[in-house]
Amino acid sequence: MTALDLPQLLNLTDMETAAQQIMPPDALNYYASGANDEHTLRANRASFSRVKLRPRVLVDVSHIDLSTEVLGLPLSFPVGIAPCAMHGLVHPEAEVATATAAAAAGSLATLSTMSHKPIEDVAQAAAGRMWFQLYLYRDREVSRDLVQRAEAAGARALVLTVDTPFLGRREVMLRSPLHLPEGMSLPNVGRRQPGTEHLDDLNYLNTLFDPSMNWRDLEWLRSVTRLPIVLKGIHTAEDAALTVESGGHVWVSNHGGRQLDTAVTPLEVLPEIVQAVQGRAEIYLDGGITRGTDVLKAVALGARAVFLGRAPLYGLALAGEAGVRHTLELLREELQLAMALCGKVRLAELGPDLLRPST
Ligand SMILES: Cc1cc2nc3c(=O)[nH]c(=O)nc-3n(C[C@H](O)[C@H](O)[C@H](O)COP(=O)(O)O)c2cc1C
Ligand SMILES: CC(C)CC(=O)C(=O)O
Repeated sequence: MTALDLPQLLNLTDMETAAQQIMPPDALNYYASGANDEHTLRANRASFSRVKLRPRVLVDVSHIDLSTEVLGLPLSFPVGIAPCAMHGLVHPEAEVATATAAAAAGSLATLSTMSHKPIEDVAQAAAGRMWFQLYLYRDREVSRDLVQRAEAAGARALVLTVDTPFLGRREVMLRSPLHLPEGMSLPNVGRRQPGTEHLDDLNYLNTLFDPSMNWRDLEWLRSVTRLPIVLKGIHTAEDAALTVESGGHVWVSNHGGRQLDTAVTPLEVLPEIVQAVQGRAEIYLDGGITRGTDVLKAVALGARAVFLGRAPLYGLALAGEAGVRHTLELLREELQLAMALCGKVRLAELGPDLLRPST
């Protein structure tokens, strides 16, 4: 598909369907899958449609302002790109294309530790609009080096993923293991340790993560960086409170349904998390966002911004940077219209009174 064909794709589901028709089977299995029975994967999306909107009328909506800030960085609308591993499975420009698109849209790209492109190349493309996601390795020296490279390259925050002491059980991947094509190594992983040749690539990565990671490791992280720290994978008020006490920001996520199946969905726990945080930290959310109204609902419940996981990957698969741009622009247009139809002109006007919870 070329950039010229993109306007035929009217929404993120059209993009997902079109991308899935052209993606290599390995990439499709890896990107689309969730853990176990994929209940949480489906529930993430369903949680948005269960919440109904209460629009107000007779408001002058001829000018709508979608702008916001995350950790002091201005965004043209409250949507960023979540960290996803291995963009190179679907496009040779990989994370560089994604970051270029995010920067052009006035958005923000979070670079995964498991990227195909080096941190410095992506940071340059992101032009200051990049956060770096960290998987804490057993080998702290490697982690320290990654953190310091990200900081030196201009990352604006560190996103520590806290829901992955071990990879979730993605049965699609067990049936059809991922073997990265020759020459498609992950620059932040380094050379394979001897004795691990029998493991497929995901299971090998699993051996690098430190399952002993706990709240005390945040002190270590703080000692090696001056960047703000965001904890990604918070599901409860209890952990949100601990995050704030440790000086971090809160990213509500169940990893796109890829970790603990039947875990709560981000949208349903957002109110308890907002109450626990009490304005002391920023709150973000990801999981299942495909519509402008989804963004609106998350912001109305207290998220400062939301992040997209799979959707930009499908855009990338279809048309590289232009495809990711199209994903972001579709969502921006939908959000703009949804604001107008709700009688809201600024994000600050969105609040829980806009919503009617499911009965
Ligand atoms: C293919 C794929 C790779 C992912 N890789 C990472 C990763 O490297 N680090 C991380 O913290 N989260 C990772 N995630 C989780 C996303 O950051 C995000 O939480 C999730 O995809 C959001 O849900 P959505 O796909 O429904 O938007 C990955 C998700 C997918 C689909
Ligand atoms: C390589 C993996 C650890 C990346 C990930 O977080 C995922 O596949 O969900």
